[in-house]
Amino acid sequence: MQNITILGATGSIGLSTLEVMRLHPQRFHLYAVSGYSQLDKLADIANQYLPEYVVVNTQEDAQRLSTMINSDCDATILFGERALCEIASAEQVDAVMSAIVGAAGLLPTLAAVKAGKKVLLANKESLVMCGELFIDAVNKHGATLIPIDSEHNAIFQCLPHDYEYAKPNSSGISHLLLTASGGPFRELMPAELDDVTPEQACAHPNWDMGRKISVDSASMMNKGLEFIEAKWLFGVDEDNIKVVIHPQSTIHSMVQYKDGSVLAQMGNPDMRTPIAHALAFPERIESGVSDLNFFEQASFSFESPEKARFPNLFLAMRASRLGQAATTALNAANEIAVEAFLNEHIRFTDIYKVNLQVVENMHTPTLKTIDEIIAHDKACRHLAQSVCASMHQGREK
Ligand SMILES: NC(=O)C1=CN([C@@H]2O[C@H](COP(=O)(O)OP(=O)(O)OC[C@H]3O[C@@H](n4cnc5c(N)ncnc54)[C@H](OP(=O)(O)O)[C@@H]3O)[C@@H](O)[C@H]2O)C=CC1
Ligand SMILES: CC(=O)[C@@H](O)[C@H](O)COP(=O)(O)O
Ligand SMILES: [Mn+2]
Repeated sequence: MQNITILGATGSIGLSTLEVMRLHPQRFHLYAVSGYSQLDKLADIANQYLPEYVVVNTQEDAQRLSTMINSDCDATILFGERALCEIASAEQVDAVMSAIVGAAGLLPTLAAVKAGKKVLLANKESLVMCGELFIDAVNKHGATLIPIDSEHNAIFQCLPHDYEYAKPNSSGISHLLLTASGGPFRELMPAELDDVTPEQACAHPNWDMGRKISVDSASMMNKGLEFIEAKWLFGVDEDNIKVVIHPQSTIHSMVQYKDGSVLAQMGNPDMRTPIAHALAFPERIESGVSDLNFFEQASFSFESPEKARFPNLFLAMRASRLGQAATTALNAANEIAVEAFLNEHIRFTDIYKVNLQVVENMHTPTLKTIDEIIAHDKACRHLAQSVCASMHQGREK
């Protein structure tokens, strides 16, 4: 029996994880969960799965939640970031699903890493914010890192079993091929993007996801973040990663070898597949996802991403080459800009303008510690907020 902590249990990845776990009650026990704003959902999870610990944001939330939990659930309710770190690192925990969205997931995920846990990483922002320190901590503390992001999980499945971190060439690898759907706006002209709404941006053609990552997919910043994520997860250079648009999202990513072979991982677009793979690794278990039907699959098509349509992707690739301060800045700016877009304070096309301005102004410092990363993240958010505020004021006039 594996004891599992789910950070971000009320979100899209968290709920899919619970669905997979429910299929295997003899294998997985829910030790602890966290939520943030959706207390009703969190109470339902606690009442159904009876975890030992539930973590919320504030003391008031903890009090409210305690009134919503049934008497047969005797979970201890905790609150705040320190409690998130505790449920991620507790001795009883075997594996941690890191599924909080954004920078808020960094410290709890690092706590799991430092406790040497099996870490199932959905929170890609952690690696964008502090890739080198994160991977150093994984190696130093003997943690096991398994990617949940569908592309990275696919690449993980296509790499040789004895793949040595940062040695793609000695494994005969030519490059990694990250597939991208192109999102809901793939066929729009750049000029048509000015007036798209948050609802349109969140309507992903293939995947059902949280709102922040959905907007990132629409702007292709998601692929930019994934480019940086791949660099750190697999220890490859930027030159060894290519992005290919594959609108059907059936091939989740590929590894191209020097001998001309290409290994791909395919399946219906449903996150329960990578989640089941990671939970049971190296075994294979039922995920609840239906078989891919090749006779109903209309086609597999591929396109090259255009810079004019998807400038965020190319900005992320540039930030990756600039180094840690640039990718921390990009992530911070993007989180602020996406939130401002979702609140209808800025336009969809402004997201790139905010990101560019923050990266250009904030890419120089050398960041050697987590405290320095967090201070830089904060300064970049401050700048992004003031850029968004002046854009908002400009729109109001
Ligand atoms: N959804 C997907 O298919 C995929 C997601 N990912 C990555 O996984 C992560 C989660 O994505 P997704 O599940 O879609 O996102 P959701 O928005 O659906 O869920 C986010 C989770 O984080 C919690 N949360 C939000 N803000 C905070 C905060 N400040 N502190 C603590 N907890 C917080 C939410 O709680 P509450 O809901 O209670 O407010 C919720 O449980 C992201 O990093 C995303 O990039 C990667 C690949 C695929
Ligand atoms: C399911 C998943 O992993 C998402 O990150 C997905 O990749 C989004 O799709 P695109 O970013 O390719 O549109
Ligand atoms: Mn992905």
